[in-house]
Amino acid sequence: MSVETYNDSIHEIYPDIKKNSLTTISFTSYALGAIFGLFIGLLPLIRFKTFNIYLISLSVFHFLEFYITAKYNPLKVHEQSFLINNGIEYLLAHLVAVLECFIENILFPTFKNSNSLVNHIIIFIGIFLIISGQLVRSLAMYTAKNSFSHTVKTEKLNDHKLITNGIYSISRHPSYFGFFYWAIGTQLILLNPISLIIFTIVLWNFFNKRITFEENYLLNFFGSDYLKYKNRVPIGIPFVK
Ligand SMILES: C[S@@+](CC[C@H](N)C(=O)[O-])C[C@H]1O[C@@H](n2cnc3c(N)ncnc32)[C@H](O)[C@@H]1O
Repeated sequence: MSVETYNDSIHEIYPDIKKNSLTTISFTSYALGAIFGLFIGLLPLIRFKTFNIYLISLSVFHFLEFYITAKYNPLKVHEQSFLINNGIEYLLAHLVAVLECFIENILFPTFKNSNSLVNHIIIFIGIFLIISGQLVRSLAMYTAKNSFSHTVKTEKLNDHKLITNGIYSISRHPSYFGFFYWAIGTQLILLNPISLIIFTIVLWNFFNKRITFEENYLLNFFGSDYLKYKNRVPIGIPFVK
């Protein structure tokens, strides 16, 4: 393939390629891969192993945000698709979670490291929520393809179709549903009671407002088709209608 043909085809697949900093993308991928590898490698050496699992889950989550967008929604891929710059609240929430985990490990080492059945059950539920939340979120992005965007669209694009099949026939907002339970799972495995409450309240409020905002536009874009879909399919986040 000549350089010209290659350039033409790459611009067909990724028309916004020039808007993206390939250096940022490569460094971010490298950093996520390094965190993933390092904390898997350190697993046998660290007592509070679920801290490593938490960082591994975070690196997998942010890698998949970019990868699935690049693979199945290439028109919208951007260096921000890793979703690491997800607002100051998101960074603060994870910072508070890490601090809580460290402080409680120092102040209450027996509570954090006890081999009690209760701790095992909480961690098991947490791992279940992380894996299933991640699967649901990634499946939603894969199913919606071009109709998925990390920011809520306030104007209808030509390729924006109403998605009601697959995982969207079970939950009306599967990527939010997946993220909500994934985030709760991360705090369960860290055995972080304070952050668990903060994450649940903050995320519930965030998704409650966002879904109302998003659905106003979806009703505008798709009219009665969206109304019928809304009446038929629930969301799955408690008390969000
Ligand atoms: C971050 S995505 C989240 C999609 C969806 N709320 C979910 O949780 O899977 C936001 C974009 O998806 C679009 N969207 C949401 N539900 C949709 C559907 N059922 N069909 C097509 N587009 C949808 C919205 O218009 C918005 O621009």
